[in-house]
Parts: sequence; C-alpha cells; structure tokens
Amino acid sequence: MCEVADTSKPRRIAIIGSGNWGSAIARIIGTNTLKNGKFDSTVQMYVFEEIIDGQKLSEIINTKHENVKYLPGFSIPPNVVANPDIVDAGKDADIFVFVLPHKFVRAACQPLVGKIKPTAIGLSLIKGFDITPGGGIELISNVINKLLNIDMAVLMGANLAGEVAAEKFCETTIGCKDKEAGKLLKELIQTDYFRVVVVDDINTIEICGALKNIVACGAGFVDGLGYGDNTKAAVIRLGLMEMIKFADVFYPGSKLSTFFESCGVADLITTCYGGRNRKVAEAFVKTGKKIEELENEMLNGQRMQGPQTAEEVHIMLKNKGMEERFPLFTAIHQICQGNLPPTQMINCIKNHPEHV
Ligand SMILES: NC(=O)C1=CN([C@@H]2O[C@H](COP(=O)(O)OP(=O)(O)OC[C@H]3O[C@@H](n4cnc5c(N)ncnc54)[C@H](O)[C@@H]3O)[C@@H](O)[C@H]2O)C=CC1
Ligand SMILES: O=C(CO)COP(=O)(O)O
Repeated sequence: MCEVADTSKPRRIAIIGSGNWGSAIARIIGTNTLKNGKFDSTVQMYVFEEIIDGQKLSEIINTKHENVKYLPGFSIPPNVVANPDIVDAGKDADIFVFVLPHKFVRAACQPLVGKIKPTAIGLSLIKGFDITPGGGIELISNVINKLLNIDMAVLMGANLAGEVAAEKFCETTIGCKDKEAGKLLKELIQTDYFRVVVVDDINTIEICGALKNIVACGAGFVDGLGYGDNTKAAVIRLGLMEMIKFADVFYPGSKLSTFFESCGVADLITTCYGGRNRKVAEAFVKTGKKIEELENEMLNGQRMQGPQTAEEVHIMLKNKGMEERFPLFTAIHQICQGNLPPTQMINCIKNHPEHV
C-alpha cells in the first residue's frame, strides 16, 4: 500500500550537495525553516567531504557556519547541519533538495536507495542530462525518480549563486505537477528577494536549465574572439531557437510560455553574461588551454556543466542523425572537444538555418 506523508508533523529537509549553489540555497532554506512551522528547523546538508588546511569541510561548516571553499564570505544559518554521511543526512527527510554537479548524481545518490522515507519528495536544482545505455538522454529528475522512487519537482532560474547569496533580487521557476506540493516548495524557497513562480511544465524547465549552459559556452567563445554584444545577442537568440526546437522535437507538449519564465530567457541571459561557463569558455579561446585545465585553474573545485552537457546532447543527436538540425549545439561541442577552431563559431552563426 502506498504510504501517505504525515502532514501534522513539521517536514524535515535534506539538502544533497553543498557546492556554490548548494550553499547559497542552504542560506535560504535555513532561514525559511526557522520562520515556518511547516518545516523542521534542523536542516541536514550532505557534504562531499574534503580536507581544507588540515580540517574537514563538514566540521568547518558546522563550527564557522560558512562554506569557506565553495561560498566564502557568506554565513550559513547554524540550523543547517553539514553531514558527510548521505544516508544519515537523508534518513528522516520528507523533502530532498538535490544540488550536485550532474555527473556525480548517480554515484552520490546510490547509497540512499531503500534507505529513505517512501513518502519523501524531491526538488532538483541540477542542470544537465544523463546518457541512457541506448545513447539517448535522460532528465536528471527522472534519473533520481527511478533511482529513489520518489516524486520529483525541479527548480531552475536566473540564479547565479553569488548574487543570490548577496540577496540581490531575482526570480526562479519551480516545476511541480502536484499543486499542494508546489505550494509547500514555494514556502520553503521564496523570500522577499528570491521570488518563485510555480508551473507544471517540469520537462521544459529542466531542458532550459541544461541547454542554456551549452549556449553560454558559445557566448564565452565569441567574447574570447573579441566580438561585441551584438554578436553575443545573436548567439543567445540562435541558442534560444535551438532550445525551443529541442523541446519540440524530443519533448512534445512542451509549452512555449515556459521559455518566458525565469528558467528560460532570463537564465540564458544571466549565464551568457555572468556565469562560469561563459568565463571559462572565453579563457579557452584566449589561452588555448584545455577546458578541464582551465576549470581546475579558475574555479577552485566548482564545475561548469556546459561542455559535458554539449557532449551528452551530441551523443544523442549523432545517434539520431540530427546534428545538422542543431548546428549551434554541435559546433559548441566540437569546439570544446578541440575538433573545431573557436573561429568556426562565427561561421556557424553566419550560416545558421534560421537565416535561410
Ligand atoms: N553555482 C551556480 O551559480 C548555480 C548552479 N546551478 C546548478 O547546481 C548544480 C550544482 O552546482 P554547484 O552547487 O554550483 O556546484 P559546484 O560547481 O560548486 O561543484 C562543486 C561541488 O561538487 C562536489 N563534489 C565534488 N566531487 C564530488 C563527488 N565525487 N561526488 C559528489 N559531490 C562532489 C563538491 O564537494 C562541491 O560541493 C549544477 O547542476 C549547477 O548547474 C544552478 C544555478 C546556479
Ligand atoms: O545556472 C547558473 C545561473 O542560473 C549558473 O551558471 P554557470 O554554471 O555558468 O555559472
């Protein structure tokens, strides 16, 4: 028999991940759970353990109440408890907030299988795809749903973590099918500077979050080549057209209106101007170094998702013989791989099928 959540008790929250965005969202969740009786005020936060200057990161967070590596300079409320044991962090949770770089999701969540409340729900903040054994792509929320057998919602938006941590106004989009769960998640996340719109078009929200990171690499390439804002705007526009086409072709039923939520155009713009993908892609052109080397040099352990997402998309497009229908995504992947010189980015946008 299906178990039903006991709504008389405050819901317990477990945040799975504690990087740049994980730590920023922990500030919001920690603050909101203290103020709202629907939530237990002790929040568990799973930390992938590492040693910083001889001390465990989880211990630093629990004593200094700051993630000194991934979000330095911002406090994390003391009711957020860093926990390096993911099973212990998740054992009583009613709501899981997943916020890991996408390539770590499967391995990190595996220990949770069979160890969580059957009534728990999940909210994924993770931008990226997974590759299926048949060479297709899978949404990360579906990966988690299949692995842990829990209902999933998603949250994506124009949310550069540093700006959110600094409490600069922004918007975000939650995708949730269940109206009551959507309301509850909004109460967990919304603040006066972080405004939430809930819609039910989950797949499109997640597609937007993943694909905009590819486009941001293209924006970084044209910045690195010394082109101007008009050129970057063309990359953004053509990228948006490919994002819409991608949703149409592979996720029929996607709503165009979702692209006008924060998860769509707004996230595309902010990432193409202020994100890590853009920054590293610009340096890739200017230095000629490999992406991975620059990521290690420039991001202090943080991860950019664009090149890997471009590869995931490319594997699927190639399998389906559809690379030519998505020339921008394809060119960005080939440039990231070193198979095309970055200057080819300009040929790609000059000859884009949108102009024919
Ligand atoms: N940083 C940002 O501004 C935003 C990020 N996102 C998305 O949120 C997700 C998480 O990103 P961030 O929190 O920024 O992470 P991050 O880029 O700071 O990544 C580093 C995190 O990965 C962890 N890690 C390293 N190796 C690991 C392993 N083997 N297993 C598990 N964890 C490991 C590190 O401990 C650290 O917490 C990504 O999908 C990203 O696209 C979404 C919105 C904003
Ligand atoms: O997703 C983001 C902003 O919404 C962060 O983008 P970057 O990963 O490029 O920094």
